[in-house]
Amino acid sequence: MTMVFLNKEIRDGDNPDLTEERKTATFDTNKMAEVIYGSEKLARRRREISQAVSLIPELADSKPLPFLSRNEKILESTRKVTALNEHLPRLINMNDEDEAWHIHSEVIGFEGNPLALHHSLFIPPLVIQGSDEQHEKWLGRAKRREIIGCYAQTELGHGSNIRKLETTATYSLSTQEFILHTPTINALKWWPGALGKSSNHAVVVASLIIKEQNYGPHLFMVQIRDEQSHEPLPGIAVGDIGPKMAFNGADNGFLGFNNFRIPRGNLLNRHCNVEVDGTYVRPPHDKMNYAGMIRVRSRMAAEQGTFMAQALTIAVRYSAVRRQGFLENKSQEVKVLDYQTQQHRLFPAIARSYAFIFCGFETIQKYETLQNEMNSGNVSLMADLHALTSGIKSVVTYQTGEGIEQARMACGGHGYSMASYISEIYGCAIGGCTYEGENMVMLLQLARYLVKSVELAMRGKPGDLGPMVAYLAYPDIKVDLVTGPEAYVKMFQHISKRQSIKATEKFHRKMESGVSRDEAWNQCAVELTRASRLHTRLYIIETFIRRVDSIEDLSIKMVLTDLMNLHLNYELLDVASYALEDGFMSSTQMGFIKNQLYSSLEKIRPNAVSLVDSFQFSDLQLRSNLLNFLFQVLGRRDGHVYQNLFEWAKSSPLNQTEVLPSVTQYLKPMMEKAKL
Ligand SMILES: CCCCCCCCCCCCCCCC(=O)SCCNC(=O)CCNC(=O)[C@H](O)C(C)(C)COP(=O)(O)OP(=O)(O)OC[C@H]1O[C@@H](n2cnc3c(N)ncnc32)[C@H](O)[C@@H]1OP(=O)(O)O
Ligand SMILES: Cc1cc2nc3c(=O)[nH]c(=O)nc-3n(C[C@H](O)[C@H](O)[C@H](O)COP(=O)(O)OP(=O)(O)OC[C@H]3O[C@@H](n4cnc5c(N)ncnc54)[C@H](O)[C@@H]3O)c2cc1C
Repeated sequence: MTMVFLNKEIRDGDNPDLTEERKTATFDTNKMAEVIYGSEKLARRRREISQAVSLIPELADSKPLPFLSRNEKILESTRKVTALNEHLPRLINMNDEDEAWHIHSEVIGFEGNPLALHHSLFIPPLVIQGSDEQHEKWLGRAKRREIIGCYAQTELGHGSNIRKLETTATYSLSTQEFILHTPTINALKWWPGALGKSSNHAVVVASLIIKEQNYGPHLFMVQIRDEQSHEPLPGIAVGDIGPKMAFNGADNGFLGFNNFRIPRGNLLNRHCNVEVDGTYVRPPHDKMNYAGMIRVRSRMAAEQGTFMAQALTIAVRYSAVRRQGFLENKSQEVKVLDYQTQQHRLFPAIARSYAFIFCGFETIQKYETLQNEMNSGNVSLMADLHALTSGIKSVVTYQTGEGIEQARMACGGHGYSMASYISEIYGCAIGGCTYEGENMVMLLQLARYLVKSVELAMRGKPGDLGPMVAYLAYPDIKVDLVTGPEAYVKMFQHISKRQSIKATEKFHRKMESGVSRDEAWNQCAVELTRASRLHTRLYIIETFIRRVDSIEDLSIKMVLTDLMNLHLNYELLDVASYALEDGFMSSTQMGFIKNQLYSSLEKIRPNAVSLVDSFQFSDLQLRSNLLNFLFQVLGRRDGHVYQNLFEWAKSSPLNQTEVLPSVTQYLKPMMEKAKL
């Protein structure tokens, strides 16, 4: 029997420890899901989609994924994604990217699949950078999946420094074609997802050369394989780059060109062009060709927030059923979730998951505004959003990695087993520290913006500062943290402003002492990245406060206020040394922050399970149980962990036979030999 109590679905037969948690929570998890996902409709659609998927057996994993070889993983992920495509129009709104993302994560999990990049990195640059005529030619075919594509930018020798990409696209005046060429091994494209074995088209980023002049990186539509035979076209070398830390259900690849010709019309030319006579038509912004990267980065906060949320769902549920050790009552061991250290490990990470998701929705909206403006020729918002998303991408991916690793450790030994699924989530999430711009490199991009802003403020032009950095010109007025969130924001503003100013002044001093600009920049780089992190963390805090302020439902607002207070105190404590250093924060205030933090942990404790239940990840999504087949088992909604861990172990291929060849071939002879 299922009893619904504040939408927490307390089912007969669930582990009573989890049932107890669900009963004591103070809020409705469906209402919380509406806040997390943006509306009642969006949250409900997710539940409907999860329910529909669970009823389609062919969308289930046919075997536990960790027991599969790489080839089997790719076969399985391809089977599932093609089966899913058949069902998609019935299951989701095909124009809704969030629904598509959600259903893919249900069916595919974190292992990746050969079509993942087609939708997220092949079609979007075609939309952003392609002209109407080019949309006519390729977009429909791509959307119908008549062709499969990827985004090939990074090379063996260069990823971060796009200006130095070595693949060339030389315009031939005589044939009106571009000749794509890979002049060295280093210039091989390397890493693009789905390139190795699956794609037959690629958006290739190559340096445009016209009459021996290099115009920098540009995007070209390139067919790389025959549409019938799927063999590489003559002049193309392409293959898989081998197993990776994660994403092993996908075929990241390499690609080389030997004077491979494509028509002039294959330069994606919505914003720039090469005329028949070789005249180059400039885009409205120097970095227009990088716009696609801003798009992907703008989506990363929400994505990473949900990655961390999945690991935390597993760890918090498990911590509520895992009993070990004693507190007051010596007749029953306690749930490990009752230990303050366990709470300190998990609850701040829950708060960050919420914060990243809220912040993510704001950045996605900002990107959509930018996209609309760009379509009408206005590129003035690009610099701000590039700076903002560079910082957010870096801070969020790093902290997500930290949070997932804490979730793993919080599960003790079982966290280390692939039965927890946490290692797969971790491998996928921390890829984000590298892809879409290595974190340090991106923090330094934001630092350029901060330094310029400080310089404006120093020159007495605070009016010229954008709203995101206006605080750099605010006066320093001491704050009383007891007064609430605004005081925390002011404290954080002071810290962030001071670090930006200190780093800028150091940079100026270095140059004044005769060090060149680039060298001075490098000598200040650590300080500069610190300024970027602080600025970004401040921004995330502000978005959290804005979101909580906007909530009307009182029970939801109360629990989210607890979570927000935990976040404010945890973040401020983490950076307190910056404010203690100049006496802006007193040691009494430091003690206050710590006490607030500990009391927030206590307040959140009764709601912890429901806070993670509210993300409403299905057991399938967490690879925790599926139909009658047993997969990773630690995050199960019903909390029946131990018997399923035993079933999981029994299903290991190693246990399908009692005596392994490793024993008969090597161990047995060794032992026999030792007896002689
Ligand atoms: C739930 C289960 C699902 C699981 C399922 C898994 C899901 C998870 C999928 C994974 C999928 C992975 C997909 C990865 C896909 C790739 O990784 S694709 C490759 C991405 N590559 C990168 O990001 C490369 C990073 N590098 C860069 O972006 C550029 O080289 C840099 C760092 C921005 C520097 O560029 P540059 O041309 O050298 O420019 P630079 O001289 O530094 O700056 C000049 C000016 O341009 C400005 N500028 C630079 N860039 C921009 C820009 N974009 N816009 C505006 N201005 C800009 C600068 O701010 C600067 O301005 P000023 O300060 O002068 O005013
Ligand atoms: C899972 C995954 C999927 C990917 N998918 C794609 C894809 O679909 N398409 C694609 O084109 N690419 C893809 N990539 C490649 C990815 O975008 C690049 O690896 C990334 O941009 C980093 O570049 P890099 O490898 O050249 O790192 P490097 O720049 O070589 O980084 C190495 C070290 O050097 C440091 N460093 C480099 N430059 C500077 C600097 N200026 N200042 C300070 N420090 C610096 C970095 O901080 C880092 O510590 C993918 C990568 C991964 C891991």
